[in-house]
Amino acid sequence: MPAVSFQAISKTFVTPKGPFQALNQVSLDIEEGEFFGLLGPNGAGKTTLISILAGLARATQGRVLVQGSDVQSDFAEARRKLGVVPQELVFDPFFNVREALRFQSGYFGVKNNDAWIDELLANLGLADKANANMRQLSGGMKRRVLVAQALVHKPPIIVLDEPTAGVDVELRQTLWHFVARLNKEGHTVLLTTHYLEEAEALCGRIAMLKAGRVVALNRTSELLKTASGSVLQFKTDALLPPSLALLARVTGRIVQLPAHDAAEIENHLAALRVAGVEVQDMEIRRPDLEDVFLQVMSGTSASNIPLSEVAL
Ligand SMILES: Nc1ncnc2c1ncn2[C@@H]1O[C@H](COP(=O)(O)OP(=O)(O)OP(=O)(O)O)[C@@H](O)[C@H]1O
Repeated sequence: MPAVSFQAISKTFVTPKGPFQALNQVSLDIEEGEFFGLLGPNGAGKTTLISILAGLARATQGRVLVQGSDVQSDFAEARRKLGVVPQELVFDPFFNVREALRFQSGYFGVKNNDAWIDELLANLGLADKANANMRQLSGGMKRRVLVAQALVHKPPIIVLDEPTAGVDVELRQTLWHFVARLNKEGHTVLLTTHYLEEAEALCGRIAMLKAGRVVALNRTSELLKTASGSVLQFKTDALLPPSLALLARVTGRIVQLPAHDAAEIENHLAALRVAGVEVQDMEIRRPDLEDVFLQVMSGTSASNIPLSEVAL
């Protein structure tokens, strides 16, 4: 039985401008013990899908099963199996950290949970904040508490909706270390993130959503194989000639140019030379998940066809 089964999920919002379809026939199964990534650009429908999974929104069509429990008709049972770390910081300002965790634990009917609460605090770098009031915590510390709250009832399935958006490197490392350990111990993890290098490093399998549809679904290693060609990467302070600027991914001084083959790399280099662009730290590398993502989103990836569920 899959840990999570999304079965033909569609969601239409009623807006002042008329109906808007945020999800269109999304079907995918996440198996027990997987570390699964849900990727997509802003507005693709990731949070909507997770809200439906968590019982916070209703699907217009289709159903979601959590270890066989329907999130609508068997809400309490399905919810107990999930630990959801929401994107937004929501918390009760009157509790201290330990009280907030005890309260959440009680909500799920788990009593005498202090040993696990202490372990959570220690693993999330919150041990010295146990008695701090929630109001006194920085944004990053509050996010750590949200993670601890989601895990306090030891759910078999952990759902992380952009948990590292805007958080510092230390928390990211602490969080990934801990979540990876929980995954090794058997917890299923569903992660949405815009940090594709995190998804590439952590997720065994990935689904990509675009405008409410699943447009790629495969093992991460298979997705990486679908990216064609190589990437010419270098640093420069100069402006690129227009022919290259159209193709390039530019992050600060770093320029990345996709190339199908060696001849195209030669063409890129010639265009740079003719334009008098001085480059540093040049390398030719294999495409990474970000390249695959961009190819999938632009409809030029081989991973789009055929779209098939890959067995574990
Ligand atoms: N309550 C709502 N009413 C109307 N439209 C909504 C509502 N909630 C979400 N949407 C729309 O549904 C689409 C999907 O939104 P969603 O938040 O699921 O995207 P996302 O993939 O999580 O994006 P992001 O990466 O920005 O978090 C968006 O176009 C959004 O504007």
